[in-house]
Amino acid sequence: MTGKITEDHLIDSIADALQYVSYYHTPDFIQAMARAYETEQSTAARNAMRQILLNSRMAATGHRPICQDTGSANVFLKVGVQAPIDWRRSPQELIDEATRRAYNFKANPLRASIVADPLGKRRNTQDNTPAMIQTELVAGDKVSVTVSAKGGGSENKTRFTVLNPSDSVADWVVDTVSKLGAGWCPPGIIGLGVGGSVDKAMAMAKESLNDPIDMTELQARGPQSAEDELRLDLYERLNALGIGAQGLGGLVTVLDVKVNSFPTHAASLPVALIPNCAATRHVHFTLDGSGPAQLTPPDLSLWPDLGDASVDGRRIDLDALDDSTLASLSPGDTLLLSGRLYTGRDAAHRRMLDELDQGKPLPVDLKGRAIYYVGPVDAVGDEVIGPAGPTTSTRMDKFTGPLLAASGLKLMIGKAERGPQAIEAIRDHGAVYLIAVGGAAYLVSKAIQSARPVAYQDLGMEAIYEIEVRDMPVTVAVDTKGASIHDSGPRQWARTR
Ligand SMILES: O=C(O)C[C@H](O)C(=O)O
Repeated sequence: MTGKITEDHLIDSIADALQYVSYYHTPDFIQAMARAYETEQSTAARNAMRQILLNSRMAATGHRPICQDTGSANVFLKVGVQAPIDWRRSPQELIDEATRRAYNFKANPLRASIVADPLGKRRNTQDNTPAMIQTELVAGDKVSVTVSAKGGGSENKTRFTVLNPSDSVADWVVDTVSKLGAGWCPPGIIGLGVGGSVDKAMAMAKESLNDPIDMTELQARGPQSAEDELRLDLYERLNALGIGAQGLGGLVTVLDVKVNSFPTHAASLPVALIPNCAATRHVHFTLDGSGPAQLTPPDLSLWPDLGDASVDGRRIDLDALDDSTLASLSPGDTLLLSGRLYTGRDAAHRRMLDELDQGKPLPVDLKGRAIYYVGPVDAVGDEVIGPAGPTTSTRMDKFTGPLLAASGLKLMIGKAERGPQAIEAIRDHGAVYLIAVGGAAYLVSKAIQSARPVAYQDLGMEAIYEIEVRDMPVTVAVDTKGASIHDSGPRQWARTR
């Protein structure tokens, strides 16, 4: 005999779930990534996947976030019409309380990434509220909950179209993914919502990302529906694009393709596409009145044994960068950086450029230095800094030319490709663009020896920090001549099926 499903059952369970997903990948994801690592033949992509797997295990044992982007809190609530719920407040209020508690949890604070007033001041709400909620009334007497933490980089690569009914969904998806770039941190999962109304297609795509990765099983049993056929076709065709881990070029770009569909208007074929990144994080539980959910940690034997976290590469002294060293770097080279650099991402770039326009000096001297596009998680205990992986550099492209010209900056570190405008500026200024592995944030943070905020502290995680690194692993992505690994890598690995 179970009792009421109380407000505390929901709040405690969701708060626990948000903490849980911040450091545990799902077992199916770990296994699929391990299989992809075994399959991959591109050395650069394999190295990136090795770091993702090492980072995943470190996060699981250290109970610290897999990725510095601890995401927006996404909650999918299916409330049984006969469920004995005993709630006075709205689901939004209850789930926001859980989110606040999880993101401010002292032993493992998560990064607050949500900004209010998106068209105006974009003020950080400090506790990652509000959560994004999909609520549905369903048959039954239980409350079924899926909690996911969705990173901004993969969410930004969402695409939508309404095709003609006679058009090919598969062709549109292949064409779209071929132009997405690497900001969604492949290898990951492509979620599709097909049919319904335009809003329903998007909701279905989002929800499909919570389904288990089961491509190997589907391949073994064969297709039983049009959705299965689409999944199998797209899995082959998307991997044949050669994008590879982090866009470096390789055999594995997607671990799975998920498809949800719904009846639609005879005139329409809406298709929503949402990627999920290397920090795929979600967990499911059911409330029946017997108490809060009990979440089981994944077994540590799920992770492959990859030895220690060391990475081989050429050592570069950031305190003695000169033009001949920069000119000797080529796309694909693995480097281990040591020395002093500065952090700065979207909001800091915007402010620096606004201040330059107003004739003000830059807040830090970037001459001959490196900037790292990152918004770290706060440190706990004896940590110097929390998980601190790269953010998508493409968003900094429009600032790059003016910043290089005004500051004498020489190195930029981020993730994903640069656009033509930024590559031209990099070449013109004899600078170099490097990438760290998106989704390996806890591992990357271990290379940081000291960190102190030096400017724009009001921007929170977007403030400028001065950091000292030792043997920080990065890959050369754009060299002083403007050659880019994100062009050459996928071109080399693209294949006709
Ligand atoms: O916000 C971040 O730290 C990263 C973001 O999710 C991105 O992938 O660009």
